[in-house]
Formats: sequence, structure tokens, C-alpha cells
Amino acid sequence: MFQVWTFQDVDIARIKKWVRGPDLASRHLKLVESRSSGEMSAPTDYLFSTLAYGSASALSVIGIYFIRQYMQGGQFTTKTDETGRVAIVTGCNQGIGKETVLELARRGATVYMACRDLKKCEDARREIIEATNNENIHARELDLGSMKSIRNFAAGFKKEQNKLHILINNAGIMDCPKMLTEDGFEMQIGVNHMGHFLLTLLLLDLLKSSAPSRVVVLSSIAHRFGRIKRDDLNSEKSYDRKMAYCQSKLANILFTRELAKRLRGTGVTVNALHPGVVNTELFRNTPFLGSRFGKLLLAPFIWIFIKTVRNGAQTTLYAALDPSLENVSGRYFSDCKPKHVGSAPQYDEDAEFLWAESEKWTGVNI
Ligand SMILES: NC(=O)c1ccc[n+]([C@@H]2O[C@H](COP(=O)([O-])OP(=O)(O)OC[C@H]3O[C@@H](n4cnc5c(N)ncnc54)[C@H](O)[C@@H]3O)[C@@H](O)[C@H]2O)c1
Repeated sequence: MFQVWTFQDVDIARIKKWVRGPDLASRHLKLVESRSSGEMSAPTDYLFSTLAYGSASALSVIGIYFIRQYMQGGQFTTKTDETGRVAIVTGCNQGIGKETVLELARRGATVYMACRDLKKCEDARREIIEATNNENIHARELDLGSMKSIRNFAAGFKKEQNKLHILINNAGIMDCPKMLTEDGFEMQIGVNHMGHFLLTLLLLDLLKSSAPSRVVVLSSIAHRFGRIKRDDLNSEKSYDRKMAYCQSKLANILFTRELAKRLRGTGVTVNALHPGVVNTELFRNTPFLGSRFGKLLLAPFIWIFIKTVRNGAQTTLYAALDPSLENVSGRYFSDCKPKHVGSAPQYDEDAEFLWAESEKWTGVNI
């Protein structure tokens, strides 16, 4: 009833030939043919299949591991001591911002977490203090969609601190349906660019007096698809949620270049970056990707190809802390290294246009 297979049953020479064969698919085909013709014995068949499919699975696992490692991008491993340095991070109750604050706290910095939702900000602050034992972490309210809130935040901060070494313009919103900020700006250009424009300019005096100091701007690779709509910057004539995000992220790059130019010789540097594609709540408004079902369905894909929040914060930390960037300004980074942005002459014209409009809209200038 039972057939016992012994080692002698296994045709070693034949297996060697098979393993050396051209490829898995043709080997499989031959296997099926030889099986039906009775040429190959059952034990040989069994051993070959195990070997072939075992090595294919092992190769796939190793391949997936290396792809995932590659997709997680560059790491900022340089050790720095930030004790006595003061930083502000916007939109940091979650996502890349929260992870950035966590690492700044570990390195001893005093950090002001500037968030729209103070309750969530307070919860995140407590978590960070618990994890790092750094008590110098503060939660403050800042809604970048309200010029009043931005002015209140800046005034409050200046009452508490007379130094600011690192300003990280991290907060962002993506793909939202057409909405306006409190002051009537289209939400994506309003929060991602105009709000940060006003905040940075209100804090410039402190940044200058605390130099060497740094402004870090979270842009995105999406800037490459962006166009500054000179005839409709505020999307009043037409609105496309994707293009509005791309425009706002291009605005981040142009703001960085123009501000860097204007701050030459002050000891304040300004750099922009793309954090990578990171597994955060930023996609909450994106059809399918933002839904629970979409996330569940794409979970394996996300695990392989999308950065973890920790890895997503690495380029921000690099731009904010790497000693080698002390005098580097007006650049764009990705994966902890410099990256090229689009063609200069057109960007310069757009940057000047955007700067003039931003001054007009926010009522501040330098
Ligand atoms: N996640 C990615 O794949 C990715 C890719 C490229 C660029 N970025 C950029 O990285 C930055 C951080 O995004 P994230 O991925 O951590 O997303 P996230 O949604 O997790 O975090 C964004 C933060 O911004 C805050 N925010 C939104 N509107 C605000 C407002 N009006 N005032 C104050 N805060 C506000 C949110 O509350 C949140 O804390 C954004 O600027 C985003 O454009 C992210």
C-alpha cells in the first residue's frame, strides 16, 4: 500500500542536468513531459520540484528584501549634539514631522511642535518626552490656513524664546477638494506655500540673530509636474486637485531658491527636499489610496515600495543637522543627497513672480 523511496531511487546525474538547464519554465515543461512519458521516476520528480521551487522562492524573498532596502532610501547616521539649539517643526503631531521631532528630541534639542490640532499635538509631545526623556518639547497651536493664527504663533514664540536655529516647514495637505483658507487662498497653495512664507518671514529676524541657522522646506518630487499658473495662481478660473498640489510643491522649491538668494551672507541657509514616498496620512484625500480597502489591498505593495515614517524623516534630518551642509543653501535634496531640479532661467522668473505675489497676499516683505 505504501511505497518507500530510498536514496538509490534518486537519479543524481539527471537532477544535476536539470538544475543546470536553461530556465525554470522550460525545465518545468520538460518535467511535465517526462512525467507523462514515464521517463522520470516519482522520487526524482519530487526532489527536482522541491529544489526548483525552493530556490525560486528563496531568490524571490532575497530579491524582495533588496528592493525594499533600496526603496527605504538614504539614512542620516551622523551623530550630532543639538543641546541648546532651538527648533520649530510645523504639522508634527503625526507622520514625517512627528518622527523628525522624535529624533531632534533624542539629540537634545528644544523643539516647538506647531500643530493645527493642539490636543493631538499634546498627545504626540507626551509620547516623545516619554521616549526620549527630553522635557524641552513644547506643543503650540498653529493653523497655516489662517494668517491670524500664524501671526499669533510667531508672536507667542518670540515672547518665549530669543533664539531659533532650525525652522522645519513640514506641514502639508494633498489632493483635497477645492477649499479655501480663512483668508481666501486655495487650500493647497495657501497651507503648503503661503502659510509657510508668512511664518518664515515673521521669524527671519530670530533666524538671523541666531545664525548659523537653517530653514528646511518639505517639497516633493511632485514639483516636477507643477506649473506656476501666473494667470490663475489661486485656481479661481479652474481647479485640479493634483495640479494644485504640484503647483504648491513647485512653489516650495521656488521659495527656497529665492529666499536663499536674499539671505546670502546672513548665515541662514534654506534648502528644500523630497522625503521619498512615505507611508503617512498625506494620501487621505486620494481616491482609493486613501480608503481602508485600498490600503488593505495594497498592503504588500506598500510594505515593499513605500518608505516607513522613520525612513521618510531621514532627508529632513540630514538637511537640518548635517554639519557638512553648514554653508549650503538654495539646494534640493532627496535620499540624503543633493538632487537636480528643473531648468534655472524659467524657475528664476517664476520665483520672482511668486515672491511678489506672496508678499502681496500675506502683507509681509524683506
Ligand atoms: N508622505 C509622502 O509620501 C510625501 C511625499 C512627498 C512630500 N511629502 C511632504 O512631506 C510633508 C509631511 O507630510 P506627511 O507625509 O508627514 O503627511 P501627514 O498628513 O502625515 O502630515 C502632515 C501634517 O501637516 C499638518 N497640517 C495640514 N494642514 C495644516 C494646517 N492648515 N496647519 C498646520 N498643520 C497642518 C497635518 O495636521 C499633519 O500633522 C508634507 O509637506 C508633504 O507634502 C510627503
